[in-house]
Amino acid sequence: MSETATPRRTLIKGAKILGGRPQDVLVENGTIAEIGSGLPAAGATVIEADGRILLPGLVDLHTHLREPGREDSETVLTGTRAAAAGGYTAVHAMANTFPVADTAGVVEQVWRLGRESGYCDVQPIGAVTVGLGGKQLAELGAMHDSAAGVTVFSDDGKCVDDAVIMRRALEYVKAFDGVIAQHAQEPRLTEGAQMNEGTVSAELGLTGWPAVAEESIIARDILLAAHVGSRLHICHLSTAGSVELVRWAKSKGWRVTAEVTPHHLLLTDELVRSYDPVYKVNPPLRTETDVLALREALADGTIDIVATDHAPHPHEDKDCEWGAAAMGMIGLETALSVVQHTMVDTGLMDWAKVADRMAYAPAAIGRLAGHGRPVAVGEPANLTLVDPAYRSLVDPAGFVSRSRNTPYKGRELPGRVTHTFLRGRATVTDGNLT
Ligand SMILES: NC(=O)N[C@@H](CC(=O)O)C(=O)O
Repeated sequence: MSETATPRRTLIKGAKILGGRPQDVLVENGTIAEIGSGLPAAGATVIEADGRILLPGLVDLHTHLREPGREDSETVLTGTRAAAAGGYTAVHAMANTFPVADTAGVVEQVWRLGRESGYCDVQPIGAVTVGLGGKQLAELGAMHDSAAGVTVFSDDGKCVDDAVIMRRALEYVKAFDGVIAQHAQEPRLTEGAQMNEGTVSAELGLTGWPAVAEESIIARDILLAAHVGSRLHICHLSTAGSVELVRWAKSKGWRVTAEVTPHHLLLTDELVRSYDPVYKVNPPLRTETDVLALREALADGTIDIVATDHAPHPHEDKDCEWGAAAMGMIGLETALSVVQHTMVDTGLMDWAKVADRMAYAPAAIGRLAGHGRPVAVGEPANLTLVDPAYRSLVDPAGFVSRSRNTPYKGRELPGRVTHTFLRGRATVTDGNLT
């Protein structure tokens, strides 16, 4: 991205900022220079928005980029391209790589690869414990002080199940306003678990994953965070009971935030009847009651953000029998469409709330500078232009992620990201990566 002597100008004409009335937005040298009507197009690349929705560039707090170690499923480059295609300008990269991102060296490597990709900013997440082993705290301070400036720590994929380790981690990051993002899964209650514990698991004879395995850890960690006065973020909430616990923590004024994935806003465990491992995910797909509670909680702010938990896997790890398949589904390229479908088209949220749950709030939780900023003069031009009227059947062949494990194949979803701008530079134009 070289700066040139002549100013780089883009004029986005007639865009509905956060769904408001159509306006022109002039972007100059990476910054929003002017907002108004009838702005002059001289010397600018003009984009006719035709009433499409202009949002702040989306920010994901939970992406698995797989590099280093599992470049067969995703790399920082392919993952950031998928992110840009989905309207994201920044992603937080989870630590469950090989080697694990538990040292300053590894997080700096991921951070550097992100800078080189040019499609999307990458903010590494550091592991809480060495090797995600749950026994010994990783070098949290060194990762924070490194060039990567890590503020979010998570053993995601594994739960920090030892209460003393969790307490120490919360205490440690408090010194630099960090946050522990917990993957809430009580290990003993989920040994061999294959899907949500309930009617469907009983009928199918698959080992169940009870809601209480998630909720018991959340309850414990809320109390620990309150005791320590530190910041706790709860990854991928999946049950109605988890929502109640977070609501209670917030009513107490405790520093607890939570995320929900697009797939937990739409899909239920009924899909497991197909035995298609594309629906195998951690935490598992739950029931209709849970889905409706999660939607309501996202709308009323009990759940702060949507996070993709984009979990790419190569086909040999997914196209096999249910029991042997890896858990996880990709999500970066479909997240906004699923949110439009489940939250906007249902009348539960407007586009301003989408901007909050998918850009402002995730950037705030991650303390990420330059992202999740209002669409306003003087702000960095990290922007996403969406056509909400577009309808299409999801076709994984068109995806830019290296993996294809989407649960939405063949499903009709609304909306399409037509343009993404990273500091004023188009990473996506007319729906195609640039
Ligand atoms: N969400 C998933 O189903 N999978 C995640 C890790 C995890 O949370 O198990 C992955 O890294 O594949």
